[in-house]
Amino acid sequence: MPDGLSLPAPAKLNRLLLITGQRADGYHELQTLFQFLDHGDTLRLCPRDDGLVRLDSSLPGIAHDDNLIIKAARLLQADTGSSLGADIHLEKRLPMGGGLGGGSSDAATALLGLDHLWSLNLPLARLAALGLTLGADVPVFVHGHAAWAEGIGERLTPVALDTPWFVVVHPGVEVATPAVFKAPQLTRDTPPITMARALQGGASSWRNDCETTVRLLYPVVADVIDWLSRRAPTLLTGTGACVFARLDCEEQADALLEALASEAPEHWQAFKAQGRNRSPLHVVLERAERRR
Ligand SMILES: C[C@](O)(CO)[C@H](O)COP(=O)(O)OP(=O)(O)OC[C@H]1O[C@@H](n2ccc(N)nc2=O)[C@H](O)[C@@H]1O
Ligand SMILES: Nc1ncnc2c1ncn2[C@@H]1O[C@H](COP(=O)(O)OP(=O)(O)OP(=O)(O)O)[C@@H](O)[C@H]1O
Repeated sequence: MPDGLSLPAPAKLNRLLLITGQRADGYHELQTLFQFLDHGDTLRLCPRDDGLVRLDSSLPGIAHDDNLIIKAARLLQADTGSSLGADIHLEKRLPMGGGLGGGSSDAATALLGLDHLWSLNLPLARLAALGLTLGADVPVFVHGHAAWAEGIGERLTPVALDTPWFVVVHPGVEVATPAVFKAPQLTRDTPPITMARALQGGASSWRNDCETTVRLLYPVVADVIDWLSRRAPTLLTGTGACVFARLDCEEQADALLEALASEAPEHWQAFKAQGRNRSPLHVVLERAERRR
């Protein structure tokens, strides 16, 4: 058996999110710009030769077998017929229901990490297709490039975005993604834009179509948006609950964190991180491949 592996499961931000339609199966058609952060969860994966897959860390309200990490591992076993298993440890840093894609990122890290440890060498496109059955956000984490995404988030074109510092604030509530997408007031008819226009920046590129609905359903998220907007360009990520502010340098991010610590309500949690166009997961995995 090869040794175990510690791998990052980074957060993502939606640096733009337009809802352009709804499919017959209820899923919404989006246009979004995904970028990774150098901040996230960590998974420790140790292969087993008896086929058992076990996660020794539990998450509040999620049964062991419902954890996306376990689902990803079993999906990979079923798809490849692999008789190997794994002991998995999760260090959870990303808030659940935070719009940072933590669950999707954990699932992608499990898929890529086990593909490596079980020597399966599946193409990324295959792993992304498996991941898509677990969540709309899994494919971007599998491919590992910042991306312009269409469809339900699975049609990806790699892009290079600027990599500023961000301060991400979580208002202490969990947003239920399905509740936002089910809300009658959600607008679903934004005219699609071209990728070139999205990348040009400007007002039309600093927008999240979920914001009006999330403000109504979760007023505490609105408080965070309003507080941060007075200090820096600010946007909701995904369906929330996290909100991010864009800063020009790390010192400005530190100053904003200090202002948050002294002036903001105590239940708001904040961290700083830098944007990444290459997923930290892929950087670490490439190093592990080279050592083989
Ligand atoms: C809004 C985003 O965060 C943008 O990155 C994602 O598209 C959400 O992705 P996710 O959390 O992986 O979502 P999933 O677990 O696939 O879906 C949760 C629920 O949200 C709704 N949903 C999700 C994605 C989408 N494009 N349209 C939807 O209508 C569906 O009701 C679905 O049952
Ligand atoms: N390992 C996991 N980590 C987090 N959530 C998990 C995990 N496994 C299952 N879940 C479930 O998946 C849901 C979505 O988790 P996730 O952290 O991806 O939400 P999110 O940050 O709101 O994502 P998005 O940006 O896709 O809306 C959670 O609310 C939880 O019920």
